[in-house]
Amino acid sequence: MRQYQSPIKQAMSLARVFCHLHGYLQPISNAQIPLVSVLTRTQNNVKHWQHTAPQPTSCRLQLQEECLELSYGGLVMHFDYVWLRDHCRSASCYNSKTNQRNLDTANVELNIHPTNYRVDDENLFLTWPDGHVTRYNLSWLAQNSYEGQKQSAMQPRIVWNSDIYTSAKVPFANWDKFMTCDEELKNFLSNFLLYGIAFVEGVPSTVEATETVTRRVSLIRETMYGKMWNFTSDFSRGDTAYTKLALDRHTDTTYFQEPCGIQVFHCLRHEGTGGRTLLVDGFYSAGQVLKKTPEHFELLARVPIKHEYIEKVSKHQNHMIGIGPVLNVYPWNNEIYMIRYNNYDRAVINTVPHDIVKRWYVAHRELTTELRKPENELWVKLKPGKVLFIDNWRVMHGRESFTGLRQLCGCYLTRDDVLNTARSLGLQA
Ligand SMILES: C[N+](C)(C)CCCC[C@H](N)C(=O)O
Ligand SMILES: O=C(O)CCC(=O)C(=O)O
Ligand SMILES: [Fe+2]
Repeated sequence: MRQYQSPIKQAMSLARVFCHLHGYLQPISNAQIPLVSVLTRTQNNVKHWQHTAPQPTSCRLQLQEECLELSYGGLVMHFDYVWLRDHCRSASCYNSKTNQRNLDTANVELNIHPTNYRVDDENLFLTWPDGHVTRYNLSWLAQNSYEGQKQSAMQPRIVWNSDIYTSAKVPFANWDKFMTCDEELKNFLSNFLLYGIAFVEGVPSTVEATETVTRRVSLIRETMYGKMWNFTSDFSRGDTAYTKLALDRHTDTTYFQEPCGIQVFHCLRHEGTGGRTLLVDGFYSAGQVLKKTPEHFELLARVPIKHEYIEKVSKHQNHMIGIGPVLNVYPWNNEIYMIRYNNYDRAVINTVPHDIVKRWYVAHRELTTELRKPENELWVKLKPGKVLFIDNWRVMHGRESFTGLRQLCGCYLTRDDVLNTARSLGLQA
């Protein structure tokens, strides 16, 4: 199992961008911050203090003119004073029952500085010009520092090619247990978050049971395809999904401003040949691009691309436009969180100058080459009873052409609610 290795280091030296596709540094955890006992004044300016930390403990606290500097565990963290005032957790500033801010941030003087300070084993106390005192737990500060976040992944993942996924032997959830046992749901979601795909087996082969199994995970996201959809190759809609043709790897609903987070597939019936489902981990391929050609990764992460869905069949008149880069990356840690890749639905590129267009095509070609490597392809035959959940922000799907009657049902899920369920079960999501 390949997990959180760091080819990233090399990439970092080559590029301004890097991400945590493979690299994963431990965040500052709940580590006990060693005692910060004495702060001594170091300069004439009363707003400067220097902690004389006993060696070898690496904790040092310094109130500088511009910000508070906290050094701990080899990491130097900086906290702005307005930020510190804004994040006061005292009862008058913060409602800890609802986790909502009471303080009106607009009333905070933007040049505010503390007038006094005090520390004990675990806390820093700052006194503000109006006499208000804020207590900060030092571990809380460390956990919430920009510098700490910068080094940690929002979503720990195992990126995969076919071999990695197959040898991980990820278990399938079982319908009966899944519906009644939270531990089964938790394991399922944990696998889903790690790999971007997960299966439930033994589900009755009906639309109703498919709906029941998805409702256990989250709310269904209704779209112009309906809530639950159930389709054959009858070309009832203006889209090639409703044919017998092969479909290359892609993510769905790229033409939404927020593409659907999760796609659920359940093949209720197939009397014929072909029709296997193709799955490819887009983050694995994007990681390869980052490693090989960081400037291509950066282009794909910066150039905005339009996708469009225009449907004009009698009952269905739809026109959707979604705009965003192919790779969506968190700016503070360059971790990729969404890939928007659908060459069928990509619209006219008209918001990018020609020289950048040229470079973008080169970058897009490299990503496509990675995505199309046979070793990155996982082929599965969907069968009645086996429900597949796909992270549509990460894992591409496609299908082989087929013959005969093939009936596929499923739905999209609202991503926020899937992650909400995962968090409520204690998972990091
Ligand atoms: C899943 N369902 C059959 C309902 C819709 C298919 C949508 C297909 C579209 N080209 C896209 O990629 O978004
Ligand atoms: O027919 C299939 O297996 C999948 C078609 C597809 O890409 C879709 O419905 O989103
Ligand atoms: Fe699709």
